[in-house]
Amino acid sequence: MTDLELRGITHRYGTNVAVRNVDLAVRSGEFVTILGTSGSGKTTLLRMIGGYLFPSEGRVVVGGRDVTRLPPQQRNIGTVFQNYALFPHMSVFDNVAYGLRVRRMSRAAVRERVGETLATVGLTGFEKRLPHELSGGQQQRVALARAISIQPSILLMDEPLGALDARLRESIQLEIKRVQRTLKITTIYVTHDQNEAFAMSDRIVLMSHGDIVSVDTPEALFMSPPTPFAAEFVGHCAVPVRVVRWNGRAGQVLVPGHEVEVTAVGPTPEADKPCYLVIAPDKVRVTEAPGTTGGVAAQLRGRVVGRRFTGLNVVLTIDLGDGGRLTALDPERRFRDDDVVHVGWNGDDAKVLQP
Ligand SMILES: Nc1ncnc2c1ncn2[C@@H]1O[C@H](COP(=O)(O)OP(=O)(O)OP(=O)(O)O)[C@@H](O)[C@H]1O
Repeated sequence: MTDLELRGITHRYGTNVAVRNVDLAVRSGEFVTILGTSGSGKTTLLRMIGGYLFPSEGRVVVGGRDVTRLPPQQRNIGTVFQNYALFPHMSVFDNVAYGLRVRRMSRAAVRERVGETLATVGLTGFEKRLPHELSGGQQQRVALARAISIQPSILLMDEPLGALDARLRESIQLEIKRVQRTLKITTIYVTHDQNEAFAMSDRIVLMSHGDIVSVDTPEALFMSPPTPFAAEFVGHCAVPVRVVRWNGRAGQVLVPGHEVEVTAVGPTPEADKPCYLVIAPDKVRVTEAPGTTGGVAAQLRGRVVGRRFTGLNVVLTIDLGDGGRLTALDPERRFRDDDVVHVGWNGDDAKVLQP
């Protein structure tokens, strides 16, 4: 069942179009993340869903009801903001009870609901504390409790973990997912962090300059990014190339600065648009000398200009000259900065994409 539908939503701040003609349907119980760089329109889109901002054009439909012109309190939507927006002078209990009291719930029912909600987020026993007596992670959980206490039909979260350190972010990501799954609550989550989006979402809406670039599962977005922008955003390399020959779904391209033609797949490129060779870092084979390893010919010469140890792996940045850069993995930790290397890949793994 569709819980939330955006139909042709546009928002302009003066002449600046922040969100352009967005269509989106979100199923009941789904966790959808709006992902994009700073200024791509994520917050503007979320605020229109919540009723904090009205669209210049288009409709917002929640559970079959047109709520486009309704204020937030009439939409049955719970929102968690980045800065938590807790009432500083109110106890944890009162913060969570606030929305219930506004809805004129009886004292006994408020007590029961606040108790249940604090138990859900693991904060039983913290009722009397003030926000400044809590850690950042605990404050975030109070904000979550406050948003879900009203049993909203949709939960909106705008970069809720932005203020937390990396380790805490990961544990609270799991916590939010657990609560969301338990309550089966339709959730729209905003982040600029691709790892966070991958870890939490059923589907990811990727935005750029007010447009939706892609709506897909995390796996599909990572495996088949639709544009060079999407590819780079999820950590692939996008090297500018010139198409030499193309036959239907595959062809030969020339990487600037290299005389060798390499094979790539993809839809037939349009003549008047630039072409990029897109490849995932784990598909790039790196060797010391030209030759063939594992059936893959290492053809292009490059230099290691960056080496990042991530704990589980080593990520290399390899300069191919003339503006071409590849990212590759070096799980055996064989290479160092400034090493001259040769790179190759399986023809099917390299795609030609256009903006
Ligand atoms: N109140 C405003 N008045 C005018 N322009 C605005 C206003 N709020 C946002 N914008 C502009 O609208 C565009 C989208 O902004 P928005 O805050 O939605 O992006 P975002 O993707 O959420 O960015 P961030 O990740 O930095 O929060 C940007 O170009 C921004 O400068």
